[in-house]
Amino acid sequence: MFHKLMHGLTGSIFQDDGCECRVNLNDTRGVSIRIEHLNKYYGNNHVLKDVDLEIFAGETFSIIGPSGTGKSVLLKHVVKLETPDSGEIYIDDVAVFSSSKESERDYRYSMVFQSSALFNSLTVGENVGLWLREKRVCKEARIREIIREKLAKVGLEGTEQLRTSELSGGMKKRVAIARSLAMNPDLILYDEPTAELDPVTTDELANTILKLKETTKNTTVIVTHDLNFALYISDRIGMMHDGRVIEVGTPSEIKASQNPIVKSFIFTTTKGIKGD
Ligand SMILES: Nc1ncnc2c1ncn2[C@@H]1O[C@H](COP(=O)(O)OP(=O)(O)OP(=O)(O)O)[C@@H](O)[C@H]1O
Repeated sequence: MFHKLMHGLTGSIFQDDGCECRVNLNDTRGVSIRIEHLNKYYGNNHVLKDVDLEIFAGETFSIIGPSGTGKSVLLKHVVKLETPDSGEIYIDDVAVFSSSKESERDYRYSMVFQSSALFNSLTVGENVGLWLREKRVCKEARIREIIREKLAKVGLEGTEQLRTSELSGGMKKRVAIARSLAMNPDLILYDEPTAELDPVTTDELANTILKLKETTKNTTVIVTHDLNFALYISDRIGMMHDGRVIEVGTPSEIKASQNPIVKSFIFTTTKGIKGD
């Protein structure tokens, strides 16, 4: 299940024309996501309550909110790791749950886990190239090139031979991002990317993600309770509270929100930095 989630790719987009790669990894696009009336129960716990949300193609969208409000559960629905009790998610207008043909998901998606989920027994380079090698997506020489390119993109040039156990938390996160980038995803999702990172490393990570967006057209969805991080990197932000999306807007709109729950969240998480 982990591998399926880490690099979602349907067989239909493989090509076999003798090129260096069986998939055109250069050809990325942002996908749109439309969530309609999504409900999810765990027993009696009504976790997602009629969630409606639209994420535009190519934008960086953060889902913020206090602990336990359903942010991660919502993200898991987008990558089909959870199934809703009712409602639907459309990606590029194709229904994720009611469409029967897996082949209709002809986009690449990839998720960066909170824990980074790297394999400690492998080197940095092996972790980044794992999916490309496992699926035999490219020839070996091209895979090594991609590993170098992706590590450079996250500021980790020349670290291929390091063991992941030798890395700091921030470096592990970057390797996890490089691994996700290996397939040039159309949709990349981050679950609590700043968890366990100190403020300086968080800042570096934010700049890395921002820089990546300069060169990729993908849609980026981030779940975080780190409001400052969200304000810094997002095109738009959705605030969740008690299983509902209660406010959506640009960082400036969120900061200026008159919704008392949003105001209170901003006040608490930024220790009083509010307004503009
Ligand atoms: N697999 C599961 N089985 C039962 N309950 C679950 C499961 N996954 C999540 N929950 C419950 O759903 C609720 C929302 O959890 P979720 O992880 O989405 O919160 P969150 O907003 O991401 O919070 P945090 O920032 O702490 O991760 C919680 O009450 C949690 O206990």
